[in-house]
Amino acid sequence: MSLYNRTSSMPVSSLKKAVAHTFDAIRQKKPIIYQIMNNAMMNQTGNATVHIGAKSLMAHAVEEVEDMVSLADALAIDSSTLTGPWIQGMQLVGQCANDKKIPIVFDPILFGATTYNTEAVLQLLNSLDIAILIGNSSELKHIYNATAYMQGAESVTDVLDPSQIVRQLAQKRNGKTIVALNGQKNYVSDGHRVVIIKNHCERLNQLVGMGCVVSALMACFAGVTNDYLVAAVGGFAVMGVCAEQATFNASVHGTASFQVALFDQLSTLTGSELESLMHIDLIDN
Ligand SMILES: Nc1ncnc2c1ncn2[C@@H]1O[C@H](COP(=O)(O)OP(=O)(O)OP(=O)(O)O)[C@@H](O)[C@H]1O
Ligand SMILES: Cc1ncsc1CCO
Repeated sequence: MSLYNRTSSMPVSSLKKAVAHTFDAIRQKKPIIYQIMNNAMMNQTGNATVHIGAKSLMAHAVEEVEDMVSLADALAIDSSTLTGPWIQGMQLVGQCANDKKIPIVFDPILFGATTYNTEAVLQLLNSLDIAILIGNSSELKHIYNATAYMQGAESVTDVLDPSQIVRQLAQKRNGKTIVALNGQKNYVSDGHRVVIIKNHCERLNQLVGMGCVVSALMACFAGVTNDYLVAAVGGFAVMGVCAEQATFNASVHGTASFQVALFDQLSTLTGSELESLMHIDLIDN
């Protein structure tokens, strides 16, 4: 049985409407998003959360994560700037979230880069139900291969099609996890359907940690819907649309002012603007 409610087979226009409607619900319901983010990006992920109308909660001590997660509507965790207690806190918060049916968005940042990171991420992936797994192509390919290695299956290194990576990885998670791939185009799959989110802006590549911000945005959506495909598409769409719109801002003179304009867009975007500006394709198998 899947953890999330699958949006029944729907045309692109209905998916856009569902994303826009869910975005408006964030501003109305103000879900509480508990984030254990790397300490390079806490400020930006917390602010992005608040700008789109949700509430942000952050705490890392193993002694308090259990109390904190009880307050939350969704959880966003990632795997960079790890320490021993940090990993212990994430493991505990993840188990509590699963017990309380609070959705988890997980960004396995740097997976495959060090043995320490790889072991920590595998432990989290193997022990927790993850609603949305979001990563870049390196992270997701390494996860696919690590899972393949453990299951004695073939490697994915020669599978270059991003839509296959997200679909196959979602299938490996037995339909319990929506898999989302960051890049110039963004891909989301539930193991059957693949959604391609095409809104993007080259300047995003010059800012650190925008994937972390996208994962916080996805958690905001997951805090108000249990259709996690819609939540994952929504996070990418909000980032892509706001980045595109920020480039039209006359006060943008470089990357730093672009970031300010991007965060301004997050605070002013409406559901109807999101619906009309989002550019997505759907492959339904
Ligand atoms: N070449 C690109 N052109 C345009 N947009 C991009 C490009 N690469 C990434 N993006 C956008 O930047 C955002 C973050 O993606 P990125 O690939 O930087 O994630 P990441 O490497 O996982 O980030 P993080 O460092 O936070 O883990 C996404 O919304 C994505 O669409
Ligand atoms: C820039 C940076 N350094 C450590 S984590 C992080 C953000 C996610 O890549």
